[in-house]
Amino acid sequence: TGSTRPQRLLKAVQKNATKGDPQSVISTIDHFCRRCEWAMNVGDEKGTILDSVVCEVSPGSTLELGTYCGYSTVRIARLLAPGTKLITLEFNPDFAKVARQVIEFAGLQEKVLLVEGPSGDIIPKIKEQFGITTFDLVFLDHWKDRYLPDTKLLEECGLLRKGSVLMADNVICPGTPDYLAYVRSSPKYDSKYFKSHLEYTKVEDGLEKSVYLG
Ligand SMILES: CNc1ncnc2c1ncn2[C@@H]1O[C@H](/C=C/CNC(=O)c2cc(-c3ccc(F)cc3)cc(O)c2O)[C@@H](O)[C@H]1O
Ligand SMILES: [Mg+2]
Repeated sequence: TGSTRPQRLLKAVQKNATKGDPQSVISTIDHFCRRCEWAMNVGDEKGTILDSVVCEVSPGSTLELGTYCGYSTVRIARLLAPGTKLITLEFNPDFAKVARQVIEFAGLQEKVLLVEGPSGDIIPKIKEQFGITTFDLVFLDHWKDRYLPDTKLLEECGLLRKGSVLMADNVICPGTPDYLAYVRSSPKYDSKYFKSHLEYTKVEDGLEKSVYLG
């Protein structure tokens, strides 16, 4: 049987990137997706916007929903201060397997806790299992129709505090209309759209930054 796209992406990293160098892993994946095979990583253009928010928030605790191949996991973790952690959730075991190797190749395994399973099951257990009180930053990049239910679940589980920042990918393409309507109309959020493009294309897309007001 042939290889999968994530496996081919991993091979490209192992062949062309420098072990322990997160930037080279990021550049290799972006090159692979531009020149060989498109893949649904946040990409370099939206990634630069994400980087600026990670640096601004400089989070003690970060949650990522939807690891996929670990591209945004590496982007975020490379900017985290020593002693801080990123918990990333992925329910596809094949994707999780590839992501673990990408994260390890980048040398960021100490900063990342990849938890395999569906967000809806894991989120309610995070406080007790991982000793987290609240998240300073959440990056949403999983199934688009799960952004809203999982955001409400994070609220209900007391995992957000005044000032927690939600960064949501793909709010235009493929689009997350119910989530967007919620964060833009709810008095509990102060929301702002960062216009950009769908990764590796000229199609419009963007990130929505929503600050939880408590
Ligand atoms: C529901 N709870 C969940 N818990 C844990 N992991 C979950 C998950 N849902 C999905 N996942 C995982 O997240 C990942 C899913 C991401 C979904 N993303 C997209 O569909 C997406 C799609 C596009 C896209 C845009 C245009 C186009 F023509 C084709 C695709 C662009 C993106 O940036 C995207 O993020 C997978 O690894 C999946 O296994
Ligand atoms: Mg995305």
